Amino acid sequence: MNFHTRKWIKPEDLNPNGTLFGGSLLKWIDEEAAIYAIVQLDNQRVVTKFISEINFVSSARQSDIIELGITATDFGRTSITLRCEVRNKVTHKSILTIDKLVFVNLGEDGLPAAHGKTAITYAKDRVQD
Ligand SMILES: CC(=O)SCCNC(=O)CCNC(=O)[C@H](O)C(C)(C)COP(=O)(O)OP(=O)(O)OC[C@H]1O[C@@H](n2cnc3c(N)ncnc32)[C@H](O)[C@@H]1OP(=O)(O)O
Repeated sequence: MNFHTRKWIKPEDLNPNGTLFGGSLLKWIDEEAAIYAIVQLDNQRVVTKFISEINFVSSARQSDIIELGITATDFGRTSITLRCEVRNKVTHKSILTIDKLVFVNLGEDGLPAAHGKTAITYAKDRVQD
């Protein structure tokens, strides 16, 4: 799993108890996962279809640096299934896990469309000279 995005926890990200607000974290994850799906499916028209159980494993606090990891676990006909883990960048302590985030590839008509992808591609394979 690659941990691309790092976040520095700031006062506006906290809940009234002084720990990272779950809603802020879920917003970051949805965007990170959508970008991952867009890149893997090579299509800007993808939507979040389904998110499985969210396990808030431990809290993060102000000034912590966290990192968001996403990987593809399954390529369907029109969908892609991702797994997510968020951890503390320094200690690697797990903060959150989501086993399944399903994104659907849409055509120009806004309906599910076959994406034709079957495996993860990497930046070095995608970047053209
Ligand atoms: C990044 C964002 O924030 S996007 C904003 C939030 N998301 C949205 O607004 C999406 C709203 N939902 C929709 O528009 C519709 O549900 C659509 C277009 C995504 C899908 O419509 P559906 O009628 O469910 O399509 P369909 O039945 O053909 O399923 C499409 C794919 O999703 C999969 N799927 C459908 N329901 C589920 C589910 N509950 N769990 C997991 N996968 C599912 C199907 O298996 C299929 O995948 P496959 O082709 O790889 O086998």
